Amino acid sequence: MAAFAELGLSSWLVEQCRQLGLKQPTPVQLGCIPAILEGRDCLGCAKTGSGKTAAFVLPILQKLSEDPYGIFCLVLTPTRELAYQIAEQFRVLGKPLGLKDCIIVGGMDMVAQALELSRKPHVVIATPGRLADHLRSSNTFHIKKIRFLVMDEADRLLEQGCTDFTADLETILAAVPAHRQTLLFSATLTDTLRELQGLATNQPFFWEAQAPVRTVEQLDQRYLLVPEKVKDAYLVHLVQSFQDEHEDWSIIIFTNTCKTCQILCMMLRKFSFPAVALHSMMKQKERFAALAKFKSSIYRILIATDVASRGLDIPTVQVVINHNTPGLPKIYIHRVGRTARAGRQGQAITLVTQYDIHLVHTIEEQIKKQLEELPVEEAAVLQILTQVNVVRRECEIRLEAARFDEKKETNKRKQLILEGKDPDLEAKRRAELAKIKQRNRRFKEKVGQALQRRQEADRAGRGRELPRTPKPAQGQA
Ligand SMILES: Nc1ncnc2c1ncn2[C@@H]1O[C@H](COP(=O)(O)OP(=O)(O)OP(=O)(O)O)[C@@H](O)[C@H]1O
Repeated sequence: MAAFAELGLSSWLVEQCRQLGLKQPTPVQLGCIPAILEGRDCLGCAKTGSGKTAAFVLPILQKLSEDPYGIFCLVLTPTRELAYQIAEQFRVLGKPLGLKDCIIVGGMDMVAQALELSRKPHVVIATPGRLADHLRSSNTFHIKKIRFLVMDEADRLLEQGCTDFTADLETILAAVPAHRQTLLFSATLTDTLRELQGLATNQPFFWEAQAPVRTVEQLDQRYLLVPEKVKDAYLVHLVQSFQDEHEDWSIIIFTNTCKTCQILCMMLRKFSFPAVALHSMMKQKERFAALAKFKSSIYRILIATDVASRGLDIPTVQVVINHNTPGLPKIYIHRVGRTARAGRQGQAITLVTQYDIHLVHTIEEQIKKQLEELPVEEAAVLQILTQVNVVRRECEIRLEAARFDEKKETNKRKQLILEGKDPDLEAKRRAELAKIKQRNRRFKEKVGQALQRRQEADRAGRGRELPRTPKPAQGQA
């Protein structure tokens, strides 16, 4: 396989790679670096943990070293934690250049950020919301001369999920020059390819990893069929077993809401597990502190919402547990991609209730691999069942007393006012929308179930199948 030097990178960058322990380029680096150095736009789609960050950082640093000025490059990313991680890669690889970077994310002091921006850093790494705020409110800096626009996790930036970046991206795209190089990367780029192609029009080079399966080979993917009511007992049992069997371990548990995330964290701590939470209801400083303590193994368990599902690179993570089955295959792909990175082994365990079986089938179809059932000692789960349920209820009561829901509501209202919207009108609109969504969901579920029944009939006799109804734990009604 080719070495970094053969990709057209200068010797000082090759030396930086060597010092970092990057001996040979990964396939996505091999594919994209020469095209970026040639001046082409690039769309890079490769599996999680395959080195996409260095695939854009290295050629940008090379170009920067040839013509250094600020602001040379703008990197957009969907989460604040990811912005810091990308900045670190720029800093480490760009050390000999005396690189000046600047991180512009929400939840941090805006005045200090404005000052940093006015000092013309070479590279700005930003989340779209906060950068757009600066562009709207400040005339002390501009991005109209940037050479590179990078969108990491580009499909997430463009999709209209629970955080919709559309308006902020419009502001940003109106402020960058038409003549620039645009680099778009993600492990699930193909889902929004058409929208992305509109952004990268300068002889775009599309690189996609060719592989029969969309998840990493070294990842052992399991599911555990559990009745909803006993899910937490299974979770505690899984964590306990892992702790008993390993000396050096760390686990990420993904949940679907901030509240569940907080409750599970409190509950696991009650059982004396070294757990810490990460979700968007936490203050930014608490978020950074939680992640730092998890990275340095002070805490072994990170319980997180999808704010941590994309991009985070924590090599020590051996297991990812999905406390809820992700509703979309791409969320599954990114979540489980927090382990088994850069050639390491890892395991992903998805807790599946009777209501989620169709979701697992959709995930399996998309990733082109069947999950295997994880054998569990059910008697051991039964032994802790009552205790876990009591502790969980205690945690729920404590959280209610801390007025968690109210705080969430207040935060939402503040955000809407900042966006110039009327919170009451928005609430009405959202309630209407929720009703429509619920109707649609029910309809989709029915169709999904009908499809599932047909597929099961088709597949009959073709190997293992997820049972249609869960095995109830012994002694459960
Ligand atoms: N050429 C290389 N050789 C060995 N390790 C590498 C190489 N390039 C990058 N890495 C390491 O691989 C890990 C994963 O890289 P990175 O975070 O860029 O993955 P990614 O493809 O962006 O993943 P995700 O899709 O989850 O964001 C990092 O720890 C990085 O240092």
